[in-house]
Amino acid sequence: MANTSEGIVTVSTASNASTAPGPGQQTAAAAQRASAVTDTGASADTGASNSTDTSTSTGTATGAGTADTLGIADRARAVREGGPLVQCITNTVVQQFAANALLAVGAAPAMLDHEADAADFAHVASALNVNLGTATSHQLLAADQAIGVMAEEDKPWVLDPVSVGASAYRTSRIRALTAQRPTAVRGNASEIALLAGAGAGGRGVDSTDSVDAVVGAAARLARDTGGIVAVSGERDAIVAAQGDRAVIARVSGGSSLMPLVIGTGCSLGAVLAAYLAASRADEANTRATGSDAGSVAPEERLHNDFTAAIAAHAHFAAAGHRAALAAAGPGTFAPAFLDALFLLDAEELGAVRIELATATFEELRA
Ligand SMILES: Nc1ncnc2c1ncn2[C@@H]1O[C@H](COP(=O)(O)OP(=O)(O)OP(=O)(O)O)[C@@H](O)[C@H]1O
Ligand SMILES: Cc1ncsc1CCO
Repeated sequence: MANTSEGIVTVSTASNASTAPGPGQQTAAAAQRASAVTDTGASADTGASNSTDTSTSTGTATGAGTADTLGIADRARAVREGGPLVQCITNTVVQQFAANALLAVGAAPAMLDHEADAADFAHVASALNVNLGTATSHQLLAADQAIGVMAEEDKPWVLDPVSVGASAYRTSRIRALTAQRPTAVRGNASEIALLAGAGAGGRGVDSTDSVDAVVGAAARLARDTGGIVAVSGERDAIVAAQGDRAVIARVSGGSSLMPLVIGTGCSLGAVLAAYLAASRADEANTRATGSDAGSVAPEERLHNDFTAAIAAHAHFAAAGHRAALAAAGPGTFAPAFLDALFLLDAEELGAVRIELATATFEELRA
């Protein structure tokens, strides 16, 4: 695999987002939640600049990837102001933690996962998160129906391929869902590698691979699905494919306590769905107020989804860092992490280290 750390441009995520408009559905509760992302107006730091071409035809990282370009704090604020309703068909281990994580970032959870009402509810939800970690027959049917609605209504959905490879049945079901082109696939390194046909899988729900080792596999998976692929670990990788190139964002931060608390990854999938929903609301808002009333171009959509995915991962990285300062171990980390998701300010989001790079598929195979 090519060394994608070469030629990377480092940016801070700080934003001068002071008056970002909400997606037009603000409630009093949403306004209250919105106050949790305060406005520090931290300035952009373009960091270690170099000559790498970080501009892509998606517009990602144009102009050396300044914080203003990424607008991470704006996106956190948009989630709080819009309060997107996220339908989660997820495993029984993490349902409560994921619901609380959604509430902490300002979104609204609904863990409706029975085929009797999953499709009806999908019409109301802004986004869907599918995680078959402890899948029941009901969940499998519910997932098929809810995904169908998301596709019909052009709403985002996230697939978390928990422990893909652990059994033949699980693997074939997750592969079938992957073929339905999720807006984003989010998993740990072993899950993403196996799904891309490049690895043996992890140990149960845990990864045995490093993120660095699977960036090429993630890029190939992104090319296959046409969406975003996000790999979590010590330094997350968020990948999108565009023509013969992949654009790769690396997000650092978090805490080594995060993999010791079950559900940090699963709740990241739910929060990613919320960020994607807020991005779609922003697209709709822009189109409603602008002159361009047509549908969103695929390149623009990919760029928006990519940036939304970076923002969700930055939110987790900053919250993990903050929570670790207050935690004695995994037990105290879990509630501290929920508090941190809620309390983060724009300055803390701005301190998250994000690196952007592009590479050809040829380079990634080398
Ligand atoms: N060593 C680490 N240092 C910092 N952050 C980490 C580390 N390992 C994981 N994380 C963070 O923890 C979160 C979850 O990532 P992880 O790879 O553990 O997910 P996962 O295996 O799918 O989790 P789970 O199955 O428990 O839900 C991500 O935000 C990731 O950045
Ligand atoms: C521990 C566990 N077992 C099945 S799903 C799950 C949570 C994965 O995060």
